[in-house]
Amino acid sequence: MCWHISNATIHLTDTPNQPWETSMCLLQWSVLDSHYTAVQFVSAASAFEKVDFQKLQNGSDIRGVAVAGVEGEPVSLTERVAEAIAAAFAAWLCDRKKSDGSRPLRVSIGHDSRISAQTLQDAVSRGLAGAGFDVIQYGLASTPAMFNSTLTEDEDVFCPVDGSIMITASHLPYNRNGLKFFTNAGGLGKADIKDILERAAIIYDNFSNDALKESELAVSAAVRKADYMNIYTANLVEAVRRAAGNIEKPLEGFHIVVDAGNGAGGFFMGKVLEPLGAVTSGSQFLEPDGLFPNHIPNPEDKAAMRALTQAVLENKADLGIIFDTDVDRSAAVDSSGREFNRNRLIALMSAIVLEEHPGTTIVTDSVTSDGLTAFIENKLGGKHHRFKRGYKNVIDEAIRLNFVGEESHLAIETSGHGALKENHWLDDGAYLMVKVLNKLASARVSGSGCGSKVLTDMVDGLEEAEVAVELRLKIDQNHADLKGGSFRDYGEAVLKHLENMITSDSKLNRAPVNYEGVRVSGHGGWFLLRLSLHDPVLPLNIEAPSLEEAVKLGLAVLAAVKEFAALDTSALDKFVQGL
Ligand SMILES: O=P(O)(O)OC[C@H]1O[C@H](O)[C@H](O)[C@@H](O)[C@@H]1O
Repeated sequence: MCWHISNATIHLTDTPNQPWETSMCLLQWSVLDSHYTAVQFVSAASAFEKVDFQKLQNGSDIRGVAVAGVEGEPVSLTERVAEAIAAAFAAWLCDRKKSDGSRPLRVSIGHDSRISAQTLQDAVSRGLAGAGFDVIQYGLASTPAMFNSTLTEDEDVFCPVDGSIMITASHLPYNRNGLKFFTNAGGLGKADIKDILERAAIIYDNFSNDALKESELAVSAAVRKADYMNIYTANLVEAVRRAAGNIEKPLEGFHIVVDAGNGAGGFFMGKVLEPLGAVTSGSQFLEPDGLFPNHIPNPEDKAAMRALTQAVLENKADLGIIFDTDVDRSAAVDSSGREFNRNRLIALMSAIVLEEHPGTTIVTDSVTSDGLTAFIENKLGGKHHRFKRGYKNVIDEAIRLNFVGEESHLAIETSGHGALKENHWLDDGAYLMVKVLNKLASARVSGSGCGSKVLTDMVDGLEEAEVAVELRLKIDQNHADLKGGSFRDYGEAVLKHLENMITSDSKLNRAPVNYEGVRVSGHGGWFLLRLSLHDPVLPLNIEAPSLEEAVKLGLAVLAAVKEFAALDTSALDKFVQGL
């Protein structure tokens, strides 16, 4: 918090010859000391509006509303809130990392194209600088690049940094923003975020105008700028060249279009594809624009995929590549307009990874299809471990499997998030596409194929359902039926009831192994009803060989959930009525 931070600053100024290590210890002591003081005086009136920090937690991220103007969505991620959270991250980091004595701890900051990015970057910088940290601003960057900056050894760009913050709300609407945190051990988990938000609440409650002024002064001395994206993209280029046998331009002759959806992913065209020799004409929406005027940058979004497909077909390109706003999700389209997203992207990545690591386990999220399991296990000879939704969940599960002796090299979600063991389990949409490019380039070098047909052939044999839908059933948190309880408890009660009902239907079978929600097979297909990771919503996925059979599955769910008055089943009602 700022006033403890100013304590630390005084220590530093008073003791000019003191090594940084000692100073950082003082800072740490000061943080702890002030923590207790703050707890004692927590009832002291804050100079700023009251904020419920825990509400900003979104799984392993922080998310909030950063731009005013949308009805019913008041701003929750203000500058002061962001500054307090950054100061809290500094305190959290101090508890885990000690400076080597030669310099203060340092944290890199990057952001996506959102219109609130600059303001939040300034606020986060103040929070870190006020805590005595060095702040390295990378400007427009991708989330995976930020994690990478904790691993890179290059003093020219002040790396490795001790921690990293990405300012992004991924694919959410323009008025939102958020923060993701990394150390060299990876992205922070839920418990760490909770801890940081608890610290931030105390810091915020004790902000004073004088202390805020001091952190403003500290910023100019602490901030440095670096072009880290150059280093990160050079590594991607190098990876493709290496895979193709050290050829300078392994993509020469390939026509590849990029759709960045006006997010941060435009770099992929100029800094990755072009140095590798690809023709990139027809690439679109590369200019960062935080209002996302063309489509939401999200490979799960149908309009976004349509826009990319159209660009590929119009330009007669070999391949199309799309990213989400902060480039941790991606998808592709082949020259015939066939999409590589969702199950098909996982099938393609599994085929690539299983060629390199025969028999390995592929960890996926819970909404993957039965056809994908059959493809991975029967055609590719791998093992499919269908786990929970959430990129952090699948990555952590893959890491756990390796730890207990089960080899796994790929953790991937239908959302387009994916991480490879060979890439430090970094959740990186750009690296997924590099693996795809490697395949294109090496197939041509070896004479085993040209163009994107080599990719299309790799997913040959993947059985795909005629009908695949996701319906999101909202829980009204203010409904009397919740009886004052949480939407999670209510959702769990719905799931329990569904589970009981299913056992009495001879045409339906519960999945023998399932880690999330209720997954049932029947009528030639399957459904999964589960709680959303973050929202008061029960997402329902149904896949079936025909609409008729999908409706039968939908009706089974409807029969079980209709008595839950707080659950809005209108999307399901419409679906079963064929509307
Ligand atoms: O549970 P849902 O509401 O479908 O959201 C699930 C999604 O939440 C976030 O966006 C995570 O970053 C994704 O990894 C996850 O797939």
